[in-house]
Amino acid sequence: MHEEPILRIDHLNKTFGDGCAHCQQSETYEMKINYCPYCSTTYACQDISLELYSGEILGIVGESGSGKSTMMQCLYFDMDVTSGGAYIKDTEVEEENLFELSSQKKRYVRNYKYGMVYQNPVHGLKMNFSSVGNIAEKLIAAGNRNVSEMEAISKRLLESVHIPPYRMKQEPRNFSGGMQQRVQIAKALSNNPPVLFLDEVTTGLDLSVQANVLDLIKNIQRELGISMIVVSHDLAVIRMLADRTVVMLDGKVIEEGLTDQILEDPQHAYTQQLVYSLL
Ligand SMILES: Nc1ncnc2c1ncn2[C@@H]1O[C@H](COP(=O)(O)OP(=O)(O)OP(=O)(O)O)[C@@H](O)[C@H]1O
Repeated sequence: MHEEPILRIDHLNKTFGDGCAHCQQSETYEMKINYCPYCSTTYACQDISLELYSGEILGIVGESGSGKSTMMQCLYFDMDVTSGGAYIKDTEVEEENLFELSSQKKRYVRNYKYGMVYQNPVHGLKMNFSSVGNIAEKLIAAGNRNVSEMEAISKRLLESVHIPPYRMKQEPRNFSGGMQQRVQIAKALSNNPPVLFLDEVTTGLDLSVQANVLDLIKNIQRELGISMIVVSHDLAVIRMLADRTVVMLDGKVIEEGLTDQILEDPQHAYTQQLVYSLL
C-alpha cells in the first residue's frame, strides 16, 4: 500500500519559551526531558519527522505532556511551529512547506484537505448551532452557498455517524459526550478531506461509548479510505485502530513501526512499559 506519503512531516519543532544558555545546549540533562528548569521553556515537539501514507491509520501514543496534541495543533495550523516543514500530496500546494503558506492557502488546506476531531468537542463544535448548522458552517467555509444542498449533505453525514433525524436540528450542547464526538466526526468529514486528525477522541467517554466511537472510526476508514492520524495516551485505542504506530516521549519520537510489531517486540524501555501495562 505504501508509495509516496500523502503527508510528510519534516523536522518539526515547537518550543514554548525563548530558551536560555542552559537548555540551548542540547545534550544537557534538562534536554533529556522537555522542560528547562532555568528558564521554564518547554520543548514540546523536538525534531519530529513522520510520514502518513494513503489509506492508513497512523497512531501516535505517548503519556500526557509528550507533545502529541501540540504536534496535531501545529499540523492543523491552530498554532505556529518554531521550525520544520510539512508537505501534502496535492496539486495546489505540492512541494510547498505548509507551515509557510499564505493564510489563504492555509485556509484551503484546512477546509479541503484536513478534518480535525478534538478531544474536547467544545473546540470543534459551535455548541449553540444545530448539528446541521455545524456542518453547514464547514461547507460554507469551503465556498458552498446552496442551502438545500448543504442541508442534504449535513443530514447524510449525520446519518452516517448514527445521529437520529429528530436530533439533527438540536444543539450539540444538549448531547451526550459520545454523540458530540460523532457530530464532530461528521463535521470533520464534510468536504471529503483526504486526511483526518483525531486527538484523544475517546478520552473521557465510558467504555461502551468508546467502543462505539472506535468502531465508527474504523468503519469510516474502511469505507472512505481516508488517511488518519490518531493520537491517544491509551495503547489499547491505538492497538484497535492503527496500522502503524509512533511512540512519543518528552516531545520526541522514540520508536515507530507496524502496530503489531511494536506490540510484539517493543524496543524502547518506555514502549515496553506501555505494552506490558496492556497485559
Ligand atoms: N500554550 C502552551 N504554553 C506553554 N506550554 C505548553 C502549551 N501547550 C502545551 N504546552 C506544554 O507542552 C508539552 C506538551 O503538551 P501536549 O499537550 O502537546 O502533550 P500531550 O502529549 O498532548 O498531552 P495531553 O494529552 O495531556 O494534552 C507539555 O509540557 C505542556 O505543558
